[in-house]
Amino acid sequence: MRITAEGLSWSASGTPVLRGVGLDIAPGETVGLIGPNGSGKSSLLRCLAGLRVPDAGTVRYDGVPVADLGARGIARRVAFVAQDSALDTDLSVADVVGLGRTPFRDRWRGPDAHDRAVVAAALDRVGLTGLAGRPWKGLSGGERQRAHIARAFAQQPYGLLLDEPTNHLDVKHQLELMELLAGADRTVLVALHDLTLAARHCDRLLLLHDGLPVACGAPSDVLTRENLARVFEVDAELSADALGRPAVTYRGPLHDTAPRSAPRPAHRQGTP
Ligand SMILES: Nc1ncnc2c1ncn2[C@@H]1O[C@H](COP(=O)(O)OP(=O)(O)OP(=O)(O)O)[C@@H](O)[C@H]1O
Repeated sequence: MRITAEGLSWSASGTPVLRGVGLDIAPGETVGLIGPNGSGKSSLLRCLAGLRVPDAGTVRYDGVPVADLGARGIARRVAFVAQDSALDTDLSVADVVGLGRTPFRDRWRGPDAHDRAVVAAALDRVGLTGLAGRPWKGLSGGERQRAHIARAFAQQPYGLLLDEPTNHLDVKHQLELMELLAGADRTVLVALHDLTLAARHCDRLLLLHDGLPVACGAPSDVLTRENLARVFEVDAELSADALGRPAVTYRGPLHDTAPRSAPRPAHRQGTP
């Protein structure tokens, strides 16, 4: 499924957060969404997932405006995994993952054999089969995160929108998750703070700065020393890993020497 956005703008309490974002994610592509804190990554993902109504612009799934799909129609196409999604429930892990089947069920019908098989497969994908019957409340942060990802897979979506899904995960589970996403044959946009992880597993990177995409392309084209200095305000060195993908080594933060009261440069509108 192709996910596109044109001229996407969204403001919070009158302050512009997204400023005319355009993007085009091809079917099956895995795109890493990167940018500093507050650059608008979560806001963009929520607009793309239909959870926020943009002030201007359009999001389309395979050319169909999201605004025409309704919540159920969106949930049948795209799954969203929030950053630090808080859920307090007495349900079991399998029941929480089973919530991903809701868009496919009549209101009064319980899960059938097919739903249970999909949930079991989703739990297996994230290595949580052994915890299926455990109470949700007893899970660690990383186990909850993996269960939320299983819930997204149980939706059997064509597209996955994930907001820092590697939070709380140990290194092995971070690598497993990124391999799962990259190999999932779904359209994926995933916000990540670990730039080396993003470069290693994503087909392209979209770099957001102050609500605008300032670079989009192959990881080696986006992760340049100049972009890291200008957007992330860090001094970094780029090297190539064994497969030629960029790996970032940080020398330290760049210190802001501009006067705090200096006006900020005007932003351009549009797609990079
Ligand atoms: N509902 C809201 N009300 C007010 N301000 C908001 C709201 N949502 C987002 N913002 C502001 O919009 C800006 C972008 O926030 P957003 O969460 O999209 O950034 P982000 O790139 O995901 O950041 P992080 O890397 O810290 O998660 C921030 O300055 C944030 O404070």
